[in-house]
Amino acid sequence: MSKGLLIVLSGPSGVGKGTVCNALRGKMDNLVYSVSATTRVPRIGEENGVNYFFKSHDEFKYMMENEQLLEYAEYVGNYYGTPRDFVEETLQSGKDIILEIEVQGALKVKEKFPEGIFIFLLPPSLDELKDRICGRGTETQATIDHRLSVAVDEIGLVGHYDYAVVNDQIDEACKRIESIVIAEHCKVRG
Ligand SMILES: Nc1ncnc2c1ncn2[C@@H]1O[C@H](COP(=O)(O)OP(=O)(O)OP(=O)(O)O)[C@@H](O)[C@H]1O
Ligand SMILES: Nc1nc2c(ncn2[C@@H]2O[C@H](COP(=O)(O)O)[C@@H](O)[C@H]2O)c(=O)[nH]1
Repeated sequence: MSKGLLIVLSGPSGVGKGTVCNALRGKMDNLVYSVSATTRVPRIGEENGVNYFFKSHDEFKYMMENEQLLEYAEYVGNYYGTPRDFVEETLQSGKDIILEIEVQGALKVKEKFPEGIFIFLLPPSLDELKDRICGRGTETQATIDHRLSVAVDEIGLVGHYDYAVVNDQIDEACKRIESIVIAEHCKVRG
């Protein structure tokens, strides 16, 4: 059996990564979602083990020091990381896995898995990005300002990715990502 594809979806906060991932889950049978660990406090409605594995700083440090994370990054005051074993087991099982992670982490994954598929989700405009992150209603004004201030630098790293997809309409963005994955499965690899 051939290994699955490792797909990384990045983009600035509020661009719609989570929304697009949720929509893809209903459309792509062979796609598994990687649940990250984080020190961030849960938002209302978020469930441990579903949205994230919510960890204390000590628990997260233990995972870091014991090489349980494929990558990790500090982003706007919290730590986020990808549990390694789940990714490797999923790929071995022949299923594709999608990591919804920010850019520092994505670049670390690229060093370890250059064969991965790196997709950057772009907003139609910076004003629309601001409207989306504010409209979600989950962050304080200070956190929104901090996340928007790093968004411009994050977007500047789009050249490190294999594909850029504009999230103008959720269905259209999903179709483009599905098409990328289908094409990557058809690719003749050396
Ligand atoms: N194509 C779209 N058009 C309009 N609104 C959208 C679109 N995609 C996502 N949204 C909305 O934008 C907001 C942010 O989306 P989402 O939480 O998925 O972003 P994110 O990139 O996962 O953010 P973060 O990195 O902060 O977790 C949500 O309220 C969502 O409903
Ligand atoms: N490097 C990593 N980044 C991650 C991971 N899981 C999520 N993220 C990214 O963090 C920001 C903030 O997320 P939020 O849930 O607090 O809005 C966002 O860009 C996520 O994609 C991870 O395991 N590693």
